[in-house]
Amino acid sequence: MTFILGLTGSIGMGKSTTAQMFVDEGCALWDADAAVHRLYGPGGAAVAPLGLIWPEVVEDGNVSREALKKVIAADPEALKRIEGIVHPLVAEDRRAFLAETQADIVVLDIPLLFEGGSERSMDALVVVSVAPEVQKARVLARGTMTEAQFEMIRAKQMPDAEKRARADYVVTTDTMDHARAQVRQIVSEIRSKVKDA
Ligand SMILES: CC(C)(COP(=O)(O)OP(=O)(O)OC[C@H]1O[C@@H](n2cnc3c(N)ncnc32)[C@H](O)[C@@H]1O)[C@@H](O)C(=O)NCCC(=O)NCCS
Ligand SMILES: Nc1ncnc2c1ncn2[C@@H]1O[C@H](COP(=O)(O)OP(=O)(O)OP(=O)(O)O)[C@@H](O)[C@H]1O
Repeated sequence: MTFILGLTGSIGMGKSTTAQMFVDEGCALWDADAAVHRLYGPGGAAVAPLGLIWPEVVEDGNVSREALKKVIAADPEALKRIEGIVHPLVAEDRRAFLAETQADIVVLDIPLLFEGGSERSMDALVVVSVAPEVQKARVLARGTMTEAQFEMIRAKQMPDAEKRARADYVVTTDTMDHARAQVRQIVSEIRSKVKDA
C-alpha cells in the first residue's frame, strides 16, 4: 500500500525545498512543475498542441516559457487555454508515475492542488507556509519574475490562510532546521499509522 501525500503551498512558499526533505526521509516524489518541464521539452506532449494555437511559442522543438509569458501578457484568457491543454497531460504523467512506484509514501508536489481539484485523491495534505513578506522577498530574490508577475500569480491562487485551513499538516518554512524537524515528525506519524493499519 502506498500512502499518497499531497504537498502544496502558494508561489515561493517552499514546496520544492520541503519536497526534497521528504525525499531525504525515503519518500518518493512526483513534482507537477517538473512534469510541465518534460511536457514543454523536446518530444514533450504539450509542444504540438500549444504550437498549433501559438506557433511562435515553439522554438527548436521546445515550448519557450518566455514566449508563453508574452502570449499570456497580451491575452489574459490565454492562461486558461494553456491550462486546458497542459493539465490533462500532467494528470496522465502522474497516473503513470503512481502505477509504477513501490514506495511506502509518495509525495505529490502540486502548486495548484486545491485550485485543480485533485485533493480528493490524496490520503493526507501538507501545506507549506511562511509570512507573506518573506514569501515575496524570496520570489523576487530569484530574479525570474517582476513584482507585477508575482502579484498576478499570487492573486490567481487560493489564499494561503484558506490552504492552511484545509491541510492535515502545515509546515512552516521559516528556517531549514525547523522545516526539516516538521517533515520528520509527519513522516514518522504516517509510517506508524500505515504500520498499524
Ligand atoms: C506561466 C508560465 C509560462 C511561467 O513559467 P515560469 O518558468 O516563469 O514559472 P514556473 O513555471 O516555474 O511557475 C512558478 C510558480 O507559478 C505558479 N503558477 C504557474 N502556473 C500557474 C497557473 N496556471 N496558475 C496559478 N499559478 C501558477 C506556481 O506556483 C509555480 O510553482 C508557466 O508556469 C506555465 O506554462 N504555466 C501553465 C502550466 C501550469 O498551470 N503549471 C502549473 C503547475 S501544473
Ligand atoms: N525552510 C526554509 N528555510 C529557509 N528558506 C527556505 C525554506 N524553504 C524554502 N526556502 C527558500 O525559499 C525560496 C523558495 O523555495 P522553493 O523554491 O522551495 O519554493 P516553491 O514553493 O517550490 O516555489 P514556486 O511556487 O515558485 O515553485 C528558495 O529560495 C528557498 O531556498
